[in-house]
Amino acid sequence: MQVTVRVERYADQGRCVGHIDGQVIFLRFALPGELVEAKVDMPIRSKRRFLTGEVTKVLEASADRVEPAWPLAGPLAWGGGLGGADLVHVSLPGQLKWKQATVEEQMSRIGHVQARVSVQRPDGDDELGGLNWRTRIDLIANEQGLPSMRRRESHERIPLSAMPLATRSLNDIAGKLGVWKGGFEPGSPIRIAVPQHEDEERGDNFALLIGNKVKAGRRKLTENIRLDGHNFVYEVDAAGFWQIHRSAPQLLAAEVMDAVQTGLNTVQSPVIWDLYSGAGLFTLPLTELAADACLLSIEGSRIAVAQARHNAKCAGVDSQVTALCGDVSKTIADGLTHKHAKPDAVVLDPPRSGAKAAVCRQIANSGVPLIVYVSCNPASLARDTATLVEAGYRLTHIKSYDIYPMTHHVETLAVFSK
Ligand SMILES: C[S@@+](CC[C@H](N)C(=O)[O-])C[C@H]1O[C@@H](n2cnc3c(N)ncnc32)[C@H](O)[C@@H]1O
Repeated sequence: MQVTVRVERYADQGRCVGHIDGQVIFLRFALPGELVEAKVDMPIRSKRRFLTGEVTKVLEASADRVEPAWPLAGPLAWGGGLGGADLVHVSLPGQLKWKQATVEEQMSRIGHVQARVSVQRPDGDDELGGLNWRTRIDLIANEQGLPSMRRRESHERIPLSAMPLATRSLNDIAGKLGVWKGGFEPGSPIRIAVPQHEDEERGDNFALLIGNKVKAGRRKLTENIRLDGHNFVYEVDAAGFWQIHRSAPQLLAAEVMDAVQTGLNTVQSPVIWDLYSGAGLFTLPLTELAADACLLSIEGSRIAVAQARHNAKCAGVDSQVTALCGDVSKTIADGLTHKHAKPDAVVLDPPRSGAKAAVCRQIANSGVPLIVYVSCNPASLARDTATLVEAGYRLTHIKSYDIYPMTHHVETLAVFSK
């Protein structure tokens, strides 16, 4: 069904909202204020309270609308339909506006806090037009064995000859390895991971994984960040978690350090929890806060914890770090040693689902005066904010980072104190 809609405002998941005949419709590839024609999706359930659909024609365009820089990721009606860039129709300033509005709205509606949120874009992204930022990509081999992405609402897998969101180094390496020429087993998952290295010989510091097997490069990758003239080096599993944007590890680590340093002020011998700590991105720099700073990290992935321990040892700070492997809530509930039980600061960087009420209450019950929450999902951050505020904390600082350009995703750092 084809409809004409006046678009009203930003909604979630990269969509905007409008009404047809009094019924709500969530639209992909729309912008507030526009008049658009849209194709309504076939309802999956007959009694849905709302409709969804996708723009097919723009009758009155927003000033924030641009031609998609990656047409394959644009609307289906214009030959697009690939995922991964649902804001490809929005100008770069318009993307910042979108993200600011959605973070502020979620914090107000779900978190019950009114906050003005600025969104920072990493250096270089404006010049690159919001492309070339991913250091990791995941594709799938199509029927012809070519690296591809699935087209929305179909089983069609569209072959790629480059990945516009991936860094130039990643695209170069993929080209040199002949990835775009294919030859893969149909249906195989293809992951390419290429650490951001500006001034070093790369050698084999990259990975091409087919399924879970290394086809080229190596499984243990070396990542590094520089903070205040100090170089922090990390061994990271090619299939494991690492911040995807080429600048995100350094940017987020610097912001976390700044927030903890400012919040701790003159605390001597600080005890710090780093929850959902991965391979120790924040753990290593946090040890620099004081020669006797005591770090407790908790992470669920066994491989990431082994790497966090290895990374702490190579940095010569293993005596300051206790890296526990396990579910955060269960590990805290099982009891912590006396020296870790009363933290001066808690840093947490949970997955998209957030920390949830139980973990927020465990953090609050520790009596910690300072919480630095890094989140990739404003909705779960807002929900956890409500729990922390109920437990007596105040939101003292919030800032977002556009480390997922061309998508509705946004990273946010929120500081709470009591
Ligand atoms: C967003 S990542 C952050 C990792 C790290 N802070 C970084 O920036 O590299 C979230 C991490 O939480 C871990 N994780 C997810 N659920 C968990 C849980 N319930 N308990 C412990 N760790 C968990 C994941 O394995 C992942 O490494």
